[in-house]
Amino acid sequence: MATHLRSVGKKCTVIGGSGFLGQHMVEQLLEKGYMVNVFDIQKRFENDRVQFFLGDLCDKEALLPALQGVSVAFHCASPAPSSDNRELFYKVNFMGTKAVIEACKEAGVQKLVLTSSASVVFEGTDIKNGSEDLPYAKNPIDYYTETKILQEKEVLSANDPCNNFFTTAIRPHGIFGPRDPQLVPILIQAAKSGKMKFIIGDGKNLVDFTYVENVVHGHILAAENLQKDSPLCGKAFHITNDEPVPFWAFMSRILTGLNYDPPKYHIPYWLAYYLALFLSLVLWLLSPLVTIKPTFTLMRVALAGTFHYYSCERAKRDMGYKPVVSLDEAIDRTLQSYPHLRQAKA
Ligand SMILES: NC(=O)C1=CN([C@@H]2O[C@H](COP(=O)(O)OP(=O)(O)OC[C@H]3O[C@@H](n4cnc5c(N)ncnc54)[C@H](O)[C@@H]3O)[C@@H](O)[C@H]2O)C=CC1
Ligand SMILES: CC(C)CCC[C@@H](C)[C@H]1CC[C@H]2C3=C(CC[C@]12C)[C@@]1(C)CCC(=O)C[C@@H]1CC3
Repeated sequence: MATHLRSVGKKCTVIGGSGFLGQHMVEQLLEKGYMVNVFDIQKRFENDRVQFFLGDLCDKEALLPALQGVSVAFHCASPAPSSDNRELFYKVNFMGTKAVIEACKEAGVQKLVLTSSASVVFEGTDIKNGSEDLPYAKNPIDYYTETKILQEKEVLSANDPCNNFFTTAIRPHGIFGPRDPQLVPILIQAAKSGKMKFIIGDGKNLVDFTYVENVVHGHILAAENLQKDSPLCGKAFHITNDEPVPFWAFMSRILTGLNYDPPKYHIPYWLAYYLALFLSLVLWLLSPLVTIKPTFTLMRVALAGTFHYYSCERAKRDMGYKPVVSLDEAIDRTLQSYPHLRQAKA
């Protein structure tokens, strides 16, 4: 049966629905005939077909009204990785996710789909075609990753078929597309300030960048296939474009597509890593006096200088996933969506 026919009359809530991924989720869910509630601490768009609930997800009582009569909750809220605030990550990603689970159970929501991250297994060393069976990172590089691990464990272990409550986690990697506040804007900001001169490593490291519509497609398939005795229950799934690409070729394509010069000099990965480590120590020492956000964080350097691409065979097998937008098309659409970041030609 066509996906949109199966979903008619279904009501869902997108927690974090005002965010980059959340807004794309809302658009595709509406297109597929879902009734959509959004729960978020901020309202960032207007849509008459959406019911908004403003609140902090750490507050179970605030969540409950947004979950009444809902069969699926998508949890894609998180503080931005760049906020680097340990307490906030712990409070929202871990304690807040516990509140989401409790609220779902109390409101009678049957399915909870978490947006996790493939970075839960990443420790700064190469991962090639990694499967979901890789162990969680023992030494996560940053607090964001540390709390995404705690969050994913919490959601997967809450799967409880006896009480008609089913959970699953989607692990996307490097989401990009129109309205993304991170990847393209941070890259262009770095280029504008003359920081994009160097390729970290030999430039051959393959990485997954995943178009936002493919990530949404994976979430909706997960919700529709999550049911009693399905292989999705209590399990995590990589969702990628299934077209790993050299990190620096991808960055160069975005830069040149917006009329910026691509980086051309090379710096060894180990040197960039230790420079970023040294910088993070200096900034930590200075933190009581001044807050500075570095462009080259340890995590970004690790992501830029290593292989990290993942197999999405499990999602193909268990939920019939296949990317719906190719990487070429995705890059073109993304470049067209940022006219304000395009540099005028000299
Ligand atoms: N952007 C990426 O490359 C990747 C993102 N992810 C995950 O995807 C999810 C969505 O990420 P993005 O859309 O990129 O982030 P985003 O920052 O655009 O959206 C997050 C949303 O969560 C909301 N939020 C934050 N704290 C909240 C709270 N206490 N209560 C209610 N709402 C709150 C924010 O207001 C925002 O609207 C996150 O869980 C993130 O960890 C995973 C892998 C890669
Ligand atoms: C300054 C340059 C070295 C890099 C500029 C681009 C980066 C801002 C992005 C390249 C890979 C991205 C990425 C994420 C954020 C933005 C990048 C670092 C995540 C950390 C977002 C949250 C996740 O769950 C994993 C992502 C991996 C890839």
